[in-house]
Amino acid sequence: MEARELTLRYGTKTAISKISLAILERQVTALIGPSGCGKSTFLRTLNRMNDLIPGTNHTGTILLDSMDIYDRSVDVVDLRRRVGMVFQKSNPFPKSIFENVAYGLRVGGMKDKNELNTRVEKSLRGAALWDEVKDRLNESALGLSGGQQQRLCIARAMAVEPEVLLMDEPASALDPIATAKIEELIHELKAQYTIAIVTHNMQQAARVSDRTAFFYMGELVECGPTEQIFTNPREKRTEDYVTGKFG
Ligand SMILES: Nc1ncnc2c1ncn2[C@@H]1O[C@H](COP(=O)(O)OP(=O)(O)OP(=O)(O)O)[C@@H](O)[C@H]1O
Repeated sequence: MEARELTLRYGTKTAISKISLAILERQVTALIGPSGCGKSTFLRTLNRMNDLIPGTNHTGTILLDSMDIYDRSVDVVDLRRRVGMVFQKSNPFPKSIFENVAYGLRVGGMKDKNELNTRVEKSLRGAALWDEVKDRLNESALGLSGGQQQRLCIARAMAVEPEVLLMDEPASALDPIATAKIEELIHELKAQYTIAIVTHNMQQAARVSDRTAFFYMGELVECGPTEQIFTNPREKRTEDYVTGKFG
C-alpha cells in the first residue's frame, strides 16, 4: 500500500499532513511517535475507518496495488475485507469462539459447514490459538483470557484472508507473556501478510518490524529500515525520540 501526500482533518483540525509512505508487501512496518502525533489516524485511513467519524475530510491518495482506495467506485466493505484491522482493546463478539471466527465468512456468504470448519481451524492455527481452544469452540469467546481474546480477534481478521493487516497497539493491554505471544505471531504472519502496526513500545517496534516510520506532530519525520531508524536515524528529532529524550 502507498499513501501519497495524505492530509486528514477532523473538522478544521489537521491530524496528519502530507504523509507519503509505502507499506511494503510482506513486511512489518511500525508506526511510532509521541501521543497525538497521528499514528492511529494514519493507520485508520488505510482501510477508511475514519469514514465512520463525522466531519473528517482528506486530500491526497492511498493506493492498494494500483487502486485508489478513496475512489468513488470502491466498495468499502470489500476494501476492509482486503485490509483487515485489529484494535488495541480486543473486541470479540458475545458469541462462541467458532462463531467469532466464522463471522466474516458467513457475512461473505459461506454456508458449507465443512468449508467453514476448515477455514475456522486454519485461522485459529494461524493465530496460534487452536491448541488452546479446540475443545471449547462452542463456548463463549468472552470466557477467554485477554491475550487469547486478542489472538481470537487476529484469527477473526485473518479468516477472510486479507492482504494487509492493520494493528493498533495490539498488545498494549496485555501482560508480558501474552505480549510475547502476539509478537511471535506477528513475526510468523509476515510470511503471508503485509502488516502495519502502531506501537508505543519502542522495544516492540525494534523486535517485530522490518521498517519503522517516525511520526511527529502530524508529520512523517522519516521512515527506513528499523535498524537504521534505531541506530543511525537521519533526523535529530527521531534520534531524540528513540533514545527517550522525549515521549
Ligand atoms: N475523532 C477525533 N476527533 C477529533 N480529533 C481527533 C479525533 N481522533 C484523533 N483526533 C486528534 O488528532 C490528532 C492525532 O490523533 P491520533 O489518535 O491519530 O494520534 P496517535 O499518535 O495515534 O496518539 P496516541 O498514541 O495517543 O493514540 C490528535 O491531536 C487527536 O486529538
